[in-house]
Amino acid sequence: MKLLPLTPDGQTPVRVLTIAGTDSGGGAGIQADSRTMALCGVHACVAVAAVTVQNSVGVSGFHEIPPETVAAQVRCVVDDIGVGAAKTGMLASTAIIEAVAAVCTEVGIGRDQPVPLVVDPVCASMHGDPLLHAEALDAVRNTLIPIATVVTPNLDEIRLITGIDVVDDATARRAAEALHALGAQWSIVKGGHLRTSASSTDLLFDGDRFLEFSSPRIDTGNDHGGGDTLAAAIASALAHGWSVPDAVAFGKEWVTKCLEASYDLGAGHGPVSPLWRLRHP
Ligand SMILES: Nc1ncnc2c1ncn2[C@@H]1O[C@H](COP(=O)(O)OP(=O)(O)O)[C@@H](O)[C@H]1O
Ligand SMILES: Cc1ncc(COP(=O)(O)OP(=O)(O)O)c(N)n1
Repeated sequence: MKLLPLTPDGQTPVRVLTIAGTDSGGGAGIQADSRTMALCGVHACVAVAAVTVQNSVGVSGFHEIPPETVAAQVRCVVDDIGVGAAKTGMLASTAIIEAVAAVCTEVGIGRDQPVPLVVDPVCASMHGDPLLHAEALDAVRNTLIPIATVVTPNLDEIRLITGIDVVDDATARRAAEALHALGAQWSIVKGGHLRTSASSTDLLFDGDRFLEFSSPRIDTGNDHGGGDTLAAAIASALAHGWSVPDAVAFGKEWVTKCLEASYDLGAGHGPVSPLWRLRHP
């Protein structure tokens, strides 16, 4: 696969900011984002929005960071370090979503702004444990998705956000259109949870063109953090100035390699792993 260019030793690499929740089990959230970004060769800056109590079998609770502290992390990183792209993950509440949207607009992050924003509208873990208060879905629809350069929901999140049950290509296209109508510049419908074919296809839509990104379906139960890994890889490529279709093609190939390298951890779902990159020549 075509990898992102590495910055020579001693020079400052491209920076990407993740605004998300932590995962104490290290499989998803900010841990997956930072690991992905580091192995993509970019410097990860982090704004913590929530701390989850999480392992391979589920999420037993979370603690929200005050919205003004989340916004202050974003502002101080952008003011001093500067970022080429940003990504949101678990934001937990309406108040945090509103604070993040406001500070992103203030500092020039988001669609039609200098710094592109990948929005992974995290609602729940793969175990079904909530990572977003139900009342915050309106803020996801009306405040967060409208500032997305790219939005990357999984099928469960699409059902919650749009009411559309994606079961085939026609419903996937309808969902991509609905997400675009909410204000995202590009929408992705991820096919990871559509287990009806031998391939896993993600659909990308910009209001005009549908583009498909397919990979063979990897037979693994260790897919924790897959959505974060895809979105973080896309953000890393966008920070290098790649177009959205090229960044999504990169992210799709990247997450496929990470699924192939996934490993057992704990009694539940192990993580997808970017550690294959360390063995790549
Ligand atoms: N078994 C699989 N084989 C190949 N690709 C997969 C598989 N499961 C998920 N993917 C890919 O991983 C990425 C994350 O998808 P998904 O699992 O739907 O997200 P999430 O982790 O948010 O639930 C997508 O690019 C999807 O196509
Ligand atoms: C803190 C935190 N953020 C996000 C997730 C969900 O991760 P994601 O990669 O979207 O999907 P799954 O691994 O749950 O399929 C999380 N669990 N924790």
